[in-house]
Amino acid sequence: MASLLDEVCGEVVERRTSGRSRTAYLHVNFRAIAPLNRPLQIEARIRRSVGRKTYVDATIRDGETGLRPMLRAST
Ligand SMILES: CCCCCCCC(=O)SCCNC(=O)CCNC(=O)[C@H](O)C(C)(C)COP(=O)(O)OP(=O)(O)OC[C@H]1O[C@@H](n2cnc3c(N)ncnc32)[C@H](O)[C@@H]1OP(=O)(O)O
Repeated sequence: MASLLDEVCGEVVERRTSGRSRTAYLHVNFRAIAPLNRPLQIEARIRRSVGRKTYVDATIRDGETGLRPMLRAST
């Protein structure tokens, strides 16, 4: 799950900024158990950019219910 969040955050930064990027840190809150064999909904958005640093927030929700996030990440 954490790798998934890292990947999606990196993808958003790659698409929205010029040049290559690397994750400096990844903070993950595991707020609820993620279900198996169900679709997941993953969202990531850029919170702010300062110089060459980009801060990203991401969530994973149950893809069927879309209820409150099971995981939240910031990078
Ligand atoms: C399609 C795309 C998918 C992409 C998937 C993405 C998943 C990945 O990124 S996988 C790679 C995982 N990441 C890595 O391997 C990164 C390894 N680390 C590095 O390369 C370096 O440590 C790196 C680039 C993060 C920082 O290096 P460098 O720029 O030389 O550091 P430095 O000059 O000391 O710091 C620059 C700034 O970043 C800050 N900083 C550095 N490391 C961190 C950190 N871990 N946490 C918070 N801030 C940090 C510093 O405080 C400094 O801030 P300021 O400019 O305000 O003083």
